[in-house]
Amino acid sequence: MASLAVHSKKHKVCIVGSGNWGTTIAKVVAENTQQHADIFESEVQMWVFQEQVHIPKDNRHYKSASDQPQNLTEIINSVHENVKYLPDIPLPHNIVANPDLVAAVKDATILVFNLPHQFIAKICQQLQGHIVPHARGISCIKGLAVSDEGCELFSERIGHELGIYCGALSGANIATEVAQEKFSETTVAYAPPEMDSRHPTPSGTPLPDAKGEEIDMKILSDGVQAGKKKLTPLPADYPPLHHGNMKKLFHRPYFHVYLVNDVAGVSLGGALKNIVALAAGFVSGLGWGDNAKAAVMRVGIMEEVKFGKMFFGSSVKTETFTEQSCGVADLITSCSGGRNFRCARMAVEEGKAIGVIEERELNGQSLQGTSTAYEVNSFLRKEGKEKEFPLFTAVYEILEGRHRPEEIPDLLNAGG
Ligand SMILES: NC(=O)C1=CN([C@@H]2O[C@H](COP(=O)(O)OP(=O)(O)OC[C@H]3O[C@@H](n4cnc5c(N)ncnc54)[C@H](O)[C@@H]3O)[C@@H](O)[C@H]2O)C=CC1
Ligand SMILES: O=C(CO)COP(=O)(O)O
Repeated sequence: MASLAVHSKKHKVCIVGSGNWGTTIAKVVAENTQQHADIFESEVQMWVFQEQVHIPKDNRHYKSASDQPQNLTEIINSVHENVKYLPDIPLPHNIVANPDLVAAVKDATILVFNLPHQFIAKICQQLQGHIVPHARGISCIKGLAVSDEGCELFSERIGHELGIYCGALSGANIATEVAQEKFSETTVAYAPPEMDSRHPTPSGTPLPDAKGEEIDMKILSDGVQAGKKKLTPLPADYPPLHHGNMKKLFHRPYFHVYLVNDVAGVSLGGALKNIVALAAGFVSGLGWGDNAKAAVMRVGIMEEVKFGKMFFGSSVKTETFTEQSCGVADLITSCSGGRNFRCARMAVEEGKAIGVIEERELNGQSLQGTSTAYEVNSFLRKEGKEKEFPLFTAVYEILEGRHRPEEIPDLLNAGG
């Protein structure tokens, strides 16, 4: 039985980030906020890290473009295209690019975090005290938050810093393909607090009423979001945020969404495959062919699952890696056409540092695998577990210049 409740308020969505994937997700979400006008406000704010951009001479909107650079936000809002990070993709007109982070998140009840992982700590600092207390988050970030205190998922880090519940979206999603509306799948992990699902779920299972009080996040999400801060219930005048409504925010005919509760598994698949994609690029750059690539992918997925079970406990499910888009499917697409793979391959082919290739090839986009390889290594070293993850360790050693890509078979064999 579907809910008949009428809600006086709608969810307002802000996308925090506007790179290649950030802009693509803004497009997906903005299409859905128009389609589901009973749940979401149509306008989608997209926070943009402001920069001055030259409009490409051949841009269809600017046949007589001046040579003067312009603010990226003004370009996006006037031509409805992110000419720097997602060129040639028309954006829905209900996306509003905003260079002011605090203004962009004002009154937003759903915050979608989508930016390179190295910037998130600063963003969270800037957001503290400026978001509505009952906001909910989704992290599309593929990376891990490693600090002296250990290794956290970005959904956890965001949740702790901002005192909100945050889930994760990750999948086999090369951004440009999604933006071009070529079919793909993704996984959304959202273990909503019971108080957010006050009404019968789409399957008809009634859930408990909101208690109208603050509840410790620790109780609410299977240990994934254990934290000191309290979670503020979603007021009853908003539509509930259960799996059904979360799906309506992201699912498109060309972008199929599967919802699960394993936030850690979904986040780890996205973060750790970037290290594996570097290894795949290294062996590909040597001209070693598909068998070599398949071998590092096989070891890579095993290390992903092992890392999850070892450091994130029993809430991490093996099937998240083997059955969902965020696991093996993302590994396959990333090791075929991802930026980490392509840059690592070119680095080996040309005998150059991967950072040089990144700078030359990506026009301001950012590789996540190199920093993740360093961060994961520093965590593993501290835990005394480097040897138990021979592929992750080999990638780090190669980036450091202590080993050569040719040594990958021996390095994997040394792991037993
Ligand atoms: N591009 C892709 O195909 C996919 C990317 N992802 C993940 O999504 C996340 C975001 O990636 P993309 O949107 O592709 O980013 P990107 O690689 O396009 O990075 C560029 C973005 O970083 C911003 N930036 C630069 N300096 C900054 C600063 N100091 N502070 C804040 N922002 C700054 C730029 O303004 C731009 O928006 C990453 O974790 C990535 O792994 C996930 C799926 C697909
Ligand atoms: O995550 C991705 C595809 O799912 C994109 O990977 P790259 O960052 O290596 O391009």
